[in-house]
Amino acid sequence: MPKYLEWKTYAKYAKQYGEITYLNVFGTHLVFLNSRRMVHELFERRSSNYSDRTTFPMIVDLMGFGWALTFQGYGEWWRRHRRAMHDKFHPSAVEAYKPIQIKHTRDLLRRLHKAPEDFIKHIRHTAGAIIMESENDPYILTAEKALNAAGEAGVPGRFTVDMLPWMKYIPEWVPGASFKKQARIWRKYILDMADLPFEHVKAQMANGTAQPSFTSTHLERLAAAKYAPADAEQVIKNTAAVIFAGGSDTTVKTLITFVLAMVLFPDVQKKVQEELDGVLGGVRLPEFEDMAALPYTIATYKEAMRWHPLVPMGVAHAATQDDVIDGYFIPKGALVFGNSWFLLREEADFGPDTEKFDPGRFMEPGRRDPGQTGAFGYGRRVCPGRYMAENSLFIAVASILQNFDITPTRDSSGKEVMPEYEWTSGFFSSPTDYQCTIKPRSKVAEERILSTPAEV
Ligand code: HEM
Repeated sequence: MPKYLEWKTYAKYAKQYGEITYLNVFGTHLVFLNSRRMVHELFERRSSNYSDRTTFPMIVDLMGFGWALTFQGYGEWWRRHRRAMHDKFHPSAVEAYKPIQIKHTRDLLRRLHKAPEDFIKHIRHTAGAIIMESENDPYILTAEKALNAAGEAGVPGRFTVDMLPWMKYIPEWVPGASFKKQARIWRKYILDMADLPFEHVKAQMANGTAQPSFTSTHLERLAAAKYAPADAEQVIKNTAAVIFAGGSDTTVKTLITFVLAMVLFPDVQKKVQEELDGVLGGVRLPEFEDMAALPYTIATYKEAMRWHPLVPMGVAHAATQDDVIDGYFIPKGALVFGNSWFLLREEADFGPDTEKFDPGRFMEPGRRDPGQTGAFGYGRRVCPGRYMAENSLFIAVASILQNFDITPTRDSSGKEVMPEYEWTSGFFSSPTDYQCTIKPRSKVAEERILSTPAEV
């Protein structure tokens, strides 16, 4: 089983074997769906059978990530978490976040102007601030560590304990059980990620300084309820944490991919800037109301999601019962993956030359939306944060490119140095840290950035 850049191997299998591929790893059945037809049939039409998750001995039992609805089995406990999240993240609910997204994106412009070399840090800060509406960088760092750990541990086959669950009982000191020590270290980040922000909001509520937030509104509602299940507070804490987890690193990594694409594909950058200048007249900063007039800008963030999807192999769904599709038997408990990376490169859906970063492909009729082709996952488990995420991506791309040029760095002789990076392996994939130059496009852009209110 591939442990690095695994989606490349699975794409090769897809080309070799067709719409469905199967691997048996120590008795674990892994099924890869390599066509839109297959994905639709299993994840949408037969969704009641393909919405479960596997047990995750490493991530859940040893590392303690069971609080995240992402890893919960299909059932009432998952449904309660999903409902709590949906309540605040359905398409009309996310309208409420737009002023916050605008406010923190404008702050991002100022940060980029002040210390452009720290662009990754600034993007991370902004995404975290949008989610938390706060400056709580320690929590963002904890979340980052926890998610990196989950990303590493989530690769199918990375840890043998996922294939041989009895191994979780091996004591840490036994030679070959170093995964137990690793899990113990990671467990602390993962539990802190849920506990610390929740305790912080509760403390603020107790001393009357809490801002309205997911946690505070749900806790207030709970306090006022005549009846609530004993574990209702647990659901609020878990859901708040998963929102933080989902929101603090996913958008960040997609934006880091976008910035890289701008360095590598300068013609795209110019086209977005022309569109933005035409609509905004160089006078004001972008607003969400401009979206309808900025199709190429929208196409650019969508292309970032397609060109290198954040979750290249999706998150595996598990089959609840035995099933048969086109004569292929899928056993109960099989882990079923939508082969997103491969599907997002299908020329029938996205036009020619799908290795190239080309938002122009979405300007042609009949092109698929990456968000509905695997970039946000599938069926009943599809990403519940997707509406908010797309808004964050749009406003960041529009605001950054209206005001900055993103170019390669230069060496001492003035020659351009292309960024050095690799794609990270694991459940999440994004470029490793790289360098580029981010400079205001003009004096006017600089004044525009600096003249927006300094306080956010
Ligand atoms: C560009 C940003 C994002 C991308 C590319 C993304 C992608 C994904 C993918 C591929 C899945 C797996 C779906 C499946 O199992 O089929 C997922 C699940 C999930 N995402 Fe996102 N996501 C993003 C942003 C967010 C945000 C902002 C939040 C929270 C505010 C969030 C919260 C979640 C949660 C809670 C799940 C688990 C759903 C479940 O298991 O039922 N995501 N996301």
